[in-house]
Amino acid sequence: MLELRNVTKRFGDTIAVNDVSTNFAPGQMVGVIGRSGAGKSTLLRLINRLATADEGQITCGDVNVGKLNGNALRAWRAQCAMIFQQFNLVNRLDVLTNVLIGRIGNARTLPVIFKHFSTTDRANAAIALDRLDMLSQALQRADTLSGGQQQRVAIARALMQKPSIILADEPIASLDPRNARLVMEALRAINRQDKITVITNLHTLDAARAYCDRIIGMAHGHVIFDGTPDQLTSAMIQQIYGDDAETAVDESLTSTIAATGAARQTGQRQMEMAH
Ligand SMILES: Nc1ncnc2c1ncn2[C@@H]1O[C@H](COP(=O)(O)OP(=O)(O)OP(=O)(O)O)[C@@H](O)[C@H]1O
Repeated sequence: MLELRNVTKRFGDTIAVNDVSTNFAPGQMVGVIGRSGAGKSTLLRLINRLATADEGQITCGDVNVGKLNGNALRAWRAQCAMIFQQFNLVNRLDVLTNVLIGRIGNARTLPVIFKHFSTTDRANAAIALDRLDMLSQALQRADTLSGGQQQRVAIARALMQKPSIILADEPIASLDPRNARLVMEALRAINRQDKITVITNLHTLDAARAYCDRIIGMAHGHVIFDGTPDQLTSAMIQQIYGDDAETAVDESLTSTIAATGAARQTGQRQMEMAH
């Protein structure tokens, strides 16, 4: 169980994360929502120790995350793999090598330079790519792929770390509706099949509602909502997003919802024309 107790992170006078206490049971799929600057990215970065809390504790079983360094810190970062909005692939390398990088982490760069990977690693990378429906692109350079394909490669790379937690920081923010849906479905499938905990920041409410079992709403560094999608009322959405509430609800990033909306609009237009 991943536990945060009274966690606070400041940047100068800004309190990015303010006295947050919560926990994540293994295997949950959690969406973190909130307006820009609410503290969502910082929360994820604290868990992964890309940032260190000023106050409070983050623990996972016996691991005291704030106290880790050296190999133990690298092992923790491998255990909670991070996925970013901008994919962070190495453009000039092929897809397979990008995925293999996940296997060795950042600790040893030499095998990457010389592309020394074991047959088992290569087989596992191919299996990971196949799960993400990206095997046929294995030998393509990363920068020849679409954004959605790159994100699926990034997920395959994360899987090579054999993580127990995946932290996804706005994984679909740069994607069109179809690719956003493919990426969210991939994360959901991994969560279900491998029982990997997924904690993902999402800037649209519909994606959080459609794919997550639990939603955490942040505002000004605080967690102000923590519940199921059904428990998220309009009043609470207003509190979480403030003036941005309408945009957050309106933006349909998942194609299912976008398609339903489009179908509804087309149907409405046809009815209007018929009358
Ligand atoms: N490295 C940093 N240095 C200074 N201030 C920072 C840093 N990282 C975050 N902040 C500040 O902390 C606050 C929370 O930022 P954070 O990126 O966590 O919010 P967010 O909810 O993820 O926003 P967005 O959706 O725009 O990414 C913001 O006021 C931000 O400017």
